[in-house]
Amino acid sequence: MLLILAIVAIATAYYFLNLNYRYWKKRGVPGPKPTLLLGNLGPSFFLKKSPAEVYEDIYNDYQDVPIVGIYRASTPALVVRDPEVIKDVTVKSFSSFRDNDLQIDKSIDPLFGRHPFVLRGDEWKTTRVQLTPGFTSGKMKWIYPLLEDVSKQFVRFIESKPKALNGEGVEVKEICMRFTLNNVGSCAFGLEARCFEEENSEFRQLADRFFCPEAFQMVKVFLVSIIPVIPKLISIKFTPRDVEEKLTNIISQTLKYRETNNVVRNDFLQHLHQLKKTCTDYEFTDVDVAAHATGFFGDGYETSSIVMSFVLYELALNPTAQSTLREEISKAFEENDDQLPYDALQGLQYLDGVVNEALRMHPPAGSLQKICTEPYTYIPKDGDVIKQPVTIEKGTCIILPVNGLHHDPKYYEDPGSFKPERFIGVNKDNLTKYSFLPFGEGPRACLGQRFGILQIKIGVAYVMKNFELSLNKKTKRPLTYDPIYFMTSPKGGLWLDFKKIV
Ligand code: HEM
Repeated sequence: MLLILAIVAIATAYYFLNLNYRYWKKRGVPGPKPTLLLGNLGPSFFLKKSPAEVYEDIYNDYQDVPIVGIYRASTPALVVRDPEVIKDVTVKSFSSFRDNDLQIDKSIDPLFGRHPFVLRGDEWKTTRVQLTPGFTSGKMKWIYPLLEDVSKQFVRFIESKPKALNGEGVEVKEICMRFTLNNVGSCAFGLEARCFEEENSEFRQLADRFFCPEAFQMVKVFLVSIIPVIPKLISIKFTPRDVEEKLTNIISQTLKYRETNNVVRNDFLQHLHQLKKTCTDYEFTDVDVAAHATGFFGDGYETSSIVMSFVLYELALNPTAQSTLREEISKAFEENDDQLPYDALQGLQYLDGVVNEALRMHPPAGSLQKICTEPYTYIPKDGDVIKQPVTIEKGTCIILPVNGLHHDPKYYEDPGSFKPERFIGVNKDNLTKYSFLPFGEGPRACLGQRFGILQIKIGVAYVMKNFELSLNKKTKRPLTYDPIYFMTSPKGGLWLDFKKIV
């Protein structure tokens, strides 16, 4: 009798656990078969692949299917493959998909909880409007000489590293991170971050505790991405308490110094300070200033150093592209008395192609997760594999499979080859819109894109002018990626050799 009861209990539990897995079938949306409890993210649960890699596999397995129904653990989510539908999600029907999936409670994490990426609804809108003037092209021109200065120091730093020049190799993400941290220190805070001079400067230590693939908070973000019910059960604190205290201290000391010494700089911190005085929407407190300055700190160095390291890696692998780029850059320096003014840098088309192509091949965010904020109905086109309208319910997670789109031969011929020409002139005009999403799209796209691109371009320009790059054998190829970190992080790093051009 007991045995029968146990069998009935197991069968009933199995039935109810599987019930949710009929969600997409009932709506006529194709998708891969889920595994009990894990859904379609089994490879991520077993740390074999990052969720972005799993979404890329699903993208590849469902050619010509515009939307694919999947499950993250037992929660339904939708992978949007068709660029036309992506346009709807990010722009045309933005009000239906206004928020990002990641949610952080401000009362638990006062700094990251105020980051525009995690803010929702009107709070997001107000903050976005407040921060946008900190990233105008006028501001970029103002900070440009600071970036030039750090780039010259970067060249001297590489020259002073014997391992870079003697064949032992250096890990480029590490040195690019020192470069971007110094830029952030200088451009946002008016401080010398001293990441070239000191092995373990304060900024460097903060970075190690903050956005680091091994850091504990990354494991939490990973768990939330594969088991979406977690935030309903426990609150997530992203910023470690010591980082929170140190950054808040740096910021308040800098502002105090500026006030006592009447220092006015046209930088991001000044913009935040001004907001504190002028904001009428709500009381813009010191915590708001610290939160957005911390946001600039984190956003400013990590993604840009990832992209810059991949740019240098691809140039090392592609000597022809490297010489074409060096020629373009050297010419610009020659025409400007051995300097590279802002307008000259902006005019470098091949450099623009190189950066975009590296962003295409190795986007730091291999997928983007949105949340449906108002019901939206997908209407199938003629000949669609989906035969009936599908209403996406409020609360459903929408996945934009950035890696899948960027590597799809339908949009990028020979996608595994590094071809900067794709992003130059008429070729660029002919690219399929909404198939290139390194910064997202629409009103919620990256706010710091201008700053990110600018610091990458000037850094790469100075490296190209001064060094020839080649791959060091310590780079493990083919590249494989850290499955836990939510950004693209190659295992073992990217190791290059530098040869000084005399
Ligand atoms: C090359 C470097 C960078 C890349 C590839 C990048 C990429 C992204 C992506 C993919 C998003 C999400 C977009 C979406 O949700 O649709 C994002 C959001 C954001 N990024 Fe960046 N980013 C970079 C540099 C920066 C920098 C330098 C800053 C600021 C200093 C910054 C600030 C932000 C902010 C504030 C958001 C949230 C925007 C919002 O939700 O309204 N990013 N970025």
